[in-house]
Amino acid sequence: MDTHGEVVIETRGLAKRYRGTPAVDGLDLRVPRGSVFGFLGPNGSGKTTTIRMLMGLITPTAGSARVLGLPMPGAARSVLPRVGALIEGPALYGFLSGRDNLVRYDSADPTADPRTRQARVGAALDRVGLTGAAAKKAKAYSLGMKQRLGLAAALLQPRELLVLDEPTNGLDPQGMREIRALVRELAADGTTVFLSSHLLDEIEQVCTHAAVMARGRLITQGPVAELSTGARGRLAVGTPDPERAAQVLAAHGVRDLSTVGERVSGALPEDPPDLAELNAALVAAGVRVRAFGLERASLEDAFVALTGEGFDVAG
Ligand SMILES: Nc1ncnc2c1ncn2[C@@H]1O[C@H](COP(=O)(O)OP(=O)(O)OP(=O)(O)O)[C@@H](O)[C@H]1O
Repeated sequence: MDTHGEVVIETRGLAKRYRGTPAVDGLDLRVPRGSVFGFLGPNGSGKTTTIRMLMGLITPTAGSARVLGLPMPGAARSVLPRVGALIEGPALYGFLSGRDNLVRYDSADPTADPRTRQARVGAALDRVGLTGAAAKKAKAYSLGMKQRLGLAAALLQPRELLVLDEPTNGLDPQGMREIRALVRELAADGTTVFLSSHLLDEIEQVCTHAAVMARGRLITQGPVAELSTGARGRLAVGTPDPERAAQVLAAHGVRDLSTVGERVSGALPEDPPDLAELNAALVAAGVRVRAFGLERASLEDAFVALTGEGFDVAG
């Protein structure tokens, strides 16, 4: 479907082993241009290792990676200036103001014209909503403000691709919302954003596409909407007669039933019964139905269906 030019990241059989133990194993990743691409996986599933290979920070044990059409790490010198990256928290000088931190970053870029530096720094601060706090020392910034300042540094130059490693990690809900809103805005401006996360709901909220990793391997990738439709939704019935309801549902092929208080839910079979008839059957059996409906399958359901494991977000 995608022609080569529309793919901004492409890996083939990409692998990294540490002392023989695979951290990333045979990864074939395709990130379409213009997507907000979520790289999802529990902690330790190989996300950071992959990002480090994509950015040319470490060499793969096997396989290859192309970023913006060019091989990495070979073409790092021409690729990296076109990519804004925020990996493992930004390196900031606490004793400098937010603005002066950006001036330092900009001065370190040999292609950046010093005459237009203040304008670039001002625009970047504005982009991330830090103009009002620009004169404050970075050490006085909240974690969310530090992340935004790191993003501003990545945005000093126009970028085709932004690579963000766990950009909301450690942030409070407000900080998370700010970063997510910023990611959406950047994407709306046409920048492809590749972001890693161990938070399923974050990927569902901000990403158009996702790849799911587990134990160093790619489980699936594609548009977020398609990934979750792969897993069937669950039927949920609210009733003061949960036992009776469970019996009727089981008799109609509903599997994996669970009852919590006055709520019975279960998975519909391959060949689902007509829902109106199922509802009527419940009522006919004397079940008082308060609520009846299908719950949309989430990416979490898809993950569980694909890996047979729960999505462990601990740690
Ligand atoms: N430099 C290293 N030396 C040895 N093992 C490593 C090294 N870097 C990563 N690993 C191992 O590789 C595996 C994948 O780690 P990686 O950091 O890529 O996962 P991750 O999905 O990014 O998780 P996290 O969100 O915790 O960083 C882990 O088992 C980790 O312990």
